[in-house]
Amino acid sequence: MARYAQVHGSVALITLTNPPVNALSAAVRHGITETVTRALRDPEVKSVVICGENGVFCGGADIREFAKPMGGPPLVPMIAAIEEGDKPVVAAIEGVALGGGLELALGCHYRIAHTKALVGLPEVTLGLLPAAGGTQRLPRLIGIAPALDLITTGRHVAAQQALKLGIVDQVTDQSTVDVAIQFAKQVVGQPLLPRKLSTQPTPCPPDVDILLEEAMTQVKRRARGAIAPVACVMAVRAAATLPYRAGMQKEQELMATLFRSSQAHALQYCFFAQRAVGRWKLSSGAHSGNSKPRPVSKAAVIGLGTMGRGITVALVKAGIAVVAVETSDKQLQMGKQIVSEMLKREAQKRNETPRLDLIRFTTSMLELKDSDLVIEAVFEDMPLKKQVFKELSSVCKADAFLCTNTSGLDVDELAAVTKTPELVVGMHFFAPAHVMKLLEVVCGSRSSPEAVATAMYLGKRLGKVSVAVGNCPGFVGNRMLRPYLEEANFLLEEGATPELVDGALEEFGFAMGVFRMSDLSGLDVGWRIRKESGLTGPDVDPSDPPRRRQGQRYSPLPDLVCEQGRLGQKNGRGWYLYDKPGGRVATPDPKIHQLLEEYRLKHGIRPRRVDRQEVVERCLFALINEGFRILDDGIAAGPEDIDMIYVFGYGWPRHRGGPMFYAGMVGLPKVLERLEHYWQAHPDVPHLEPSALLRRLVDSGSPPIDTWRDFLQRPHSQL
Ligand SMILES: CCCCCCCCCCCCC/C=C/C(=O)SCCNC(=O)CCNC(=O)[C@H](O)C(C)(C)COP(=O)(O)OP(=O)(O)OC[C@H]1O[C@@H](n2cnc3c(N)ncnc32)[C@H](O)[C@@H]1OP(=O)(O)O
Repeated sequence: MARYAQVHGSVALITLTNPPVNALSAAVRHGITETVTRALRDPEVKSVVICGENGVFCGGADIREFAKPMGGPPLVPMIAAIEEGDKPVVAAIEGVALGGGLELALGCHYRIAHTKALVGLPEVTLGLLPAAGGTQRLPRLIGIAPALDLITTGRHVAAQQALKLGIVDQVTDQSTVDVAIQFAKQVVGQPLLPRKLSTQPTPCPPDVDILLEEAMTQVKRRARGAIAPVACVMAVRAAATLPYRAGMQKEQELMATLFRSSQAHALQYCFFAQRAVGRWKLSSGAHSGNSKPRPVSKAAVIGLGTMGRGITVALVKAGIAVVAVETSDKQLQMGKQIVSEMLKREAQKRNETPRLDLIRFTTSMLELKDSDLVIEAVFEDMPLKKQVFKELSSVCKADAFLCTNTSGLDVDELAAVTKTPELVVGMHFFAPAHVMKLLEVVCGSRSSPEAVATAMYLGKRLGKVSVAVGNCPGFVGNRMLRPYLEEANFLLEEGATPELVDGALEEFGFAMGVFRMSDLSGLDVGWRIRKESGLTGPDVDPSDPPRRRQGQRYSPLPDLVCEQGRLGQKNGRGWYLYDKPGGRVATPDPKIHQLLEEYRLKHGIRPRRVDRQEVVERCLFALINEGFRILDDGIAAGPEDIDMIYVFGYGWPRHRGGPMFYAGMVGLPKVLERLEHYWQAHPDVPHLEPSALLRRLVDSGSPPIDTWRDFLQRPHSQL
């Protein structure tokens, strides 16, 4: 796990060998300890170079080991032995030096990086802190402020930036190992003490206390309840205020708390779940391992509304040529102008030239004849989409993939109007499409493995987390959203206010509560869907009581709000009042409180006190319950898929792992008991009836989440 060689006579070359990222498993730590001891003892060896096999220095501690009892040599003394040695040790950083990998490099006396290398301390994203001395050595090397930035965000830094910050001593575009070997030979005999970071004072500005306090306030505001970023600030404070040894003690204490926390488990689960969802599988037996994507060099986008514009920008950012189609010149010009501005802003951020040359704007569908893949992003209306798909089927080349960005309509119905239903697949982007990381790839019953593979791979090229889902109304994300929204409305009827509900959900960790989120999306979106489904408007069955529709409880509150012309943030009034149309500053609106009071009076509802716990349980357990149904229906392959959809598309706090992971954390018997309790109280709300899968899991002793797939009964599975 660590190879030893003596090169150029006097240099010991230690190579970490643990593919794919040379993670510091017990065996690798053992290998490093042994080879470093050998090098330090060998009188012929004057200096040492540590590198990683296959162009990767080291991806950090082996995250899989965190779930098991720890064995093998611990990292802290291993790194201390390197630093304390009397021979210069040079880290040759290719690929990445992340987490424990960078901490290992910080224990070396010099660091040489390849121009394409990335370094960083991403432990915070796993619910941890850099506990192999990273919180103590990095501030000593680069100062408090930049160290705080890197440690609390976990962001990766490119080699040139690392050089500017002083993290590495040299950057090269030659063979890093060769350069490091030459370097190691040159520094023999030079004083080593100044290079031993643990012996150095931490450079502190005079206002270090204020700096740390401000960092703590900022981190707490951004963390949304996550504890690791806060612990990171505390550890860096120790580097600023305590001697090295005491600082290390503090680092270990903080790590011990984080290491055992449910947040760390949740974040580490997310790390692996994010990677697992890329490995999709269909009920036909096709899967990511046996289905090849087809290359997409020319794409097309139909419709330059909000979604179409975002999708166009996302494609161009990935270097893909796009034909962007609108129906009229006026719409086209407007779309063109906005897309151009978006691209310029994006390019400015990355210090690049905007690739406007990659887009061809047109009103003619005939220009799609060369496109490899078309993404339809017109208004969410089935007859309109069918018309577009019919036309696409006649103008596009015979093997073009035809994708729809529908957020919930039937992909099979669209496929049925084309000549090539096997090439039709859903690509459900989330607004803003050039920013949001989630892509639901909707597999229709006739979608070919190649179509699914191509859409999944295209998502990856666009920097998205692509999740394959089955075809049903709302797919996974929006289908689960419905009970969540409905419970929030019912809570308003019963006595809550929008700010109480949102406050509870934001305290849980959502960036935005349900009503602020609805205001942001536009209240008319749901209103139109409810009208189309006959839940409100002229098509309502007149025999339905006012708060019942289609045999179940219904809250007409959101319809009333829309009828008052309150459409959300865009016109400055929704569930909240905004500073201006399109403004972001939301304040509770007495008119909404009045509307709620009058509504309750009219319907004879005696308001009661709703507490935050009830908000969280009713909204989230209803959503989770639907998640269990989705699993049993074969619309999502596993709980990880649902969790990643919610983390990347719906603002679910990552440190709570996603809804299904959270259910496991809370305890499935408790979720079941609370759902039963609420269902008894509200028997006219079917989504509160505990799902069959939840009952089966509880009956089976609530097994761990990674075994839930064994309990699925999927007679009609689509995945
Ligand atoms: C009881 C009290 C005890 C208290 C104290 C105990 C303390 C003990 C621990 C001390 C720890 C000290 C502190 C150090 C902590 C760490 O180092 S944590 C790890 C930090 N590193 C990271 O977060 C990096 C994670 N990896 C990545 O970001 C990326 O993988 C990459 C390196 C940038 C490569 O990306 P890419 O090329 O896109 O490949 P991937 O698909 O992401 O990965 C390929 C496969 O490798 C697996 N993998 C990657 N990194 C690790 C890792 N560090 N450990 C284990 N496995 C890793 C990844 O999962 C992929 O495999 P599959 O999932 O099978 O696809």
